Amino acid sequence: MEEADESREEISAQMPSSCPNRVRRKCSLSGTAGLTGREGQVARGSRDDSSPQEPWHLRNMISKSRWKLLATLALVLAVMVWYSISREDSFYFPIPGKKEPCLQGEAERMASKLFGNYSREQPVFLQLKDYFWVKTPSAYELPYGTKGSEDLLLRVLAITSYSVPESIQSLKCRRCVVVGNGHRLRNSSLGEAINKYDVVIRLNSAPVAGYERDVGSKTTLRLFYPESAHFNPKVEDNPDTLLVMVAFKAMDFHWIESILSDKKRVQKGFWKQPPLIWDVNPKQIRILNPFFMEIAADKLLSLPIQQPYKIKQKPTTGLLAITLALHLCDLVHIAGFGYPDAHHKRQSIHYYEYITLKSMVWSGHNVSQEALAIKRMLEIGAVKNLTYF
Ligand SMILES: CC(=O)N[C@H]1[C@H]([C@H](O)[C@H](O)CO)O[C@](OP(=O)(O)OC[C@H]2O[C@@H](n3ccc(N)nc3=O)[C@H](O)[C@@H]2O)(C(=O)O)C[C@@H]1O
Ligand SMILES: CO[C@@H]1[C@H](O)[C@@H](O)[C@H](O[C@H]2[C@H](O)[C@@H](NC(C)=O)[C@H](OCc3ccccc3)O[C@@H]2CO)O[C@@H]1CO
Repeated sequence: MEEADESREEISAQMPSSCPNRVRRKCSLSGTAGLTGREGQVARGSRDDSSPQEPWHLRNMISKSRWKLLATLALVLAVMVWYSISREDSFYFPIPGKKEPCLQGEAERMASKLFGNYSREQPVFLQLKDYFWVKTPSAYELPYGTKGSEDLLLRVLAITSYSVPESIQSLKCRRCVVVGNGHRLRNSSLGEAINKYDVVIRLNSAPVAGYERDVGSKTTLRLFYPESAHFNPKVEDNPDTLLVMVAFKAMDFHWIESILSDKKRVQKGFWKQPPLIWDVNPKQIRILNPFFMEIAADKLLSLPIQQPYKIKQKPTTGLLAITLALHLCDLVHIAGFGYPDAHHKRQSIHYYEYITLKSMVWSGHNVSQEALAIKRMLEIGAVKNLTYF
């Protein structure tokens, strides 16, 4: 009885003073009808905050508009999801906890659309067995072929000559993600989603330690050249990460040979000092088939293979990695690709350090041309993008 009295008293205390005593009950119910417990309390306001400055109908309106705002936000989010799924060139939401559906041979079909008539028979990595008995020697010099560097290469392949490991080979459908080094990975929270792919391809000396939330921690393959090799690979890579060397010049073979067989290091001939001591297991090392560089340059960027200029145009390591992924995988997603436009020249290009586009002036990369190539891949659905482009 006491309780009933108390609650009546509470309701009556919430009622607007404009309600005549007789109709107070009706007046109160019409205001917060259907709301119970905490909801009702929030809508009606607690006894203490029913101040004359904030009448109950005003609070009611605020509460209603809050719901309207939430509903609008939910609608906007739904439209964004629908839009990103329907447009291939926009970014793509990975569903947390769920593996991407994978269609066997899908990337291959897409690759033939992009590259036209190209050979799927090419091995991913150079191996002594393919090289020693090679019938037609390479037509091009490095980085598009091995012409003129055969002796050096054979010495390297005598030390390290391994194929795609069984753990990748045996996958029925290979879901791959190529992680570019772009700034748009910062605060992306994509780490968990990235770790879920079967094959995670990273580039150069891009760190994971300290950036796990945004870029993940799994690295299946890391593409690098001597000048971009991380000085401490054990910190950034997993024990089974494959370190895939992309050779641009004969000196690159020289460097890996001297490291792996602990010969005298040669310091000249590099545009930046590569590591002199490099703590890796030779079984982790692979040499990328220069065929992929040729395909990326010719089919994606229409670059001439022979270039008489001092600064030679070449694909970025990221574009090369996407080309490789289309060959190796069944599903290819990308993240962290895209450079700042001309209006944002001071924006950092990397997720892990502050450097700008200015640092790339001597690089021989045409980032606008590459953006068009990536857009084309997104448009035809050959790759999907986890970050925006
Ligand atoms: C000064 C310089 O030479 N910078 C080059 C650096 C540098 O040698 C290494 O980082 C050293 O560890 O390497 C490059 O590339 P970099 O190591 O910067 O980045 C790897 C790949 O990510 C993609 N990327 C990067 C930044 C960005 N804002 N958008 C992107 O799309 C690109 O596809 C890029 O290839 C390289 O190897 O291609 C290209 C850069 O030109
Ligand atoms: C995938 O390319 C790698 C990187 O992204 C490029 O930036 C880098 O470019 C260097 C270029 O290879 C060097 N050229 C030679 C012949 O070594 C160049 O060297 C200085 C230079 C400058 C102007 C004219 C001639 C030579 O330095 C570039 C970096 O600033 O190549 C990487 C692969 O090695």
